[in-house]
Amino acid sequence: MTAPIISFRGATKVFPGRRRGGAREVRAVDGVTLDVHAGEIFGVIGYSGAGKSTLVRLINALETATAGSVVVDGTDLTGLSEARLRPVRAGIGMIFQQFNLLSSRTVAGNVAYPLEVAGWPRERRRERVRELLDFVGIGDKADVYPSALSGGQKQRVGIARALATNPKILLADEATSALDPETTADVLALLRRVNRELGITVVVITHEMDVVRSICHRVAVMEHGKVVELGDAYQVFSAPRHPVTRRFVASALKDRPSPAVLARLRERHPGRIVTVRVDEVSGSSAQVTHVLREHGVDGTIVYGGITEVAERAFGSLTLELVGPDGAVAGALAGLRAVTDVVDHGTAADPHDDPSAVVHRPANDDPTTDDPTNDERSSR
Ligand SMILES: Nc1ncnc2c1ncn2[C@@H]1O[C@H](COP(=O)(O)OP(=O)(O)OP(=O)(O)O)[C@@H](O)[C@H]1O
Repeated sequence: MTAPIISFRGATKVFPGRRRGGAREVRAVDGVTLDVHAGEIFGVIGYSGAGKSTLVRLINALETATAGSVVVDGTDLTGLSEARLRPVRAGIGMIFQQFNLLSSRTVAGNVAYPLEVAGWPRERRRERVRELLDFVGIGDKADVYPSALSGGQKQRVGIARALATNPKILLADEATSALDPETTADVLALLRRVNRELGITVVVITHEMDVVRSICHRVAVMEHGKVVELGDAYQVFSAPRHPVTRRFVASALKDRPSPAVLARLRERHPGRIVTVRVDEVSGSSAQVTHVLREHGVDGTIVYGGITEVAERAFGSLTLELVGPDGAVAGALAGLRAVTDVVDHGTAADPHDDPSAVVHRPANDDPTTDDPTNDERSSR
């Protein structure tokens, strides 16, 4: 991986209490040390109030650290004057949940705004705006006012405006949180193009693990101002360590049957029910099929979900295994040799599923589980 373009070292932001002589100070960011590498899409995830926005606002010096340091593209922001911060900010674009467009300007006028501020001559501005609108896919909307645009189109304008002055870094603060799932997917695909085709480092703040799943290379999980987990997105999904991370992962991967779903599966499927992990390294569905065939066991998929994490296959399949006892035991051993297996037993001899407890969000009531979730009655 390349050199860091953003480095936090013990970065801390303490806000004084809001009420005079009253409320206690808030440690919004508390001793964060991490690097964002040039050219990556880096996710910052956490629940409301975890400190994500403040951390990201330290990058473009909308906030200044009260302790520790923040270095952006080789410049230590600590103690810099407004005049010295200006060129650093110019190298950073930002997009927002509520788009923050100027309603009195057309789409082209919004995108041209940072170019006017930066003193670009009219002809070059016009050319650049056209190029940007084409890049984000709304070349035909140049003369339209923001009020006539859909949410997805508004965010495209936001992205075009943020890219206008060729920043090296794009900060996306909950950029898809106000959008429906389909539009979210389109905007995320555009952010991926921004990263790949323009080589821009993207820092994405989100409270949705699905956003991390679909575009982030690495992710930091925040709680109470601290980074509680940090790593490669794929690794974090496949082996989450911190309870907060586990809750986020469970919210994005609904691939394992909950106890309530399992009880219903057992009513319909008397055979041995097992959940096998499927990923790129272990337990591809071809491997699973091969093991079952080798042992003369029938395997019917009764539940599951395989999705992509950081563009790599990941998930699990729950199968009903049917065959003579010895053959099923052999198949189970064969599956264990190639991947992680949870043996749920049979309807007559059910086993507890420890992973169902581990992966379940703490406040999720198993009795309210949605039975339609990807559940397949395949018989
Ligand atoms: N200007 C401020 N003055 C005082 N406290 C603040 C200020 N900005 C943020 N905070 C507090 O700092 C903490 C972290 O806020 P921050 O907005 O960074 O969290 P977040 O993870 O981005 O949450 P959200 O998703 O709700 O924006 C919160 O307790 C918040 O109330």
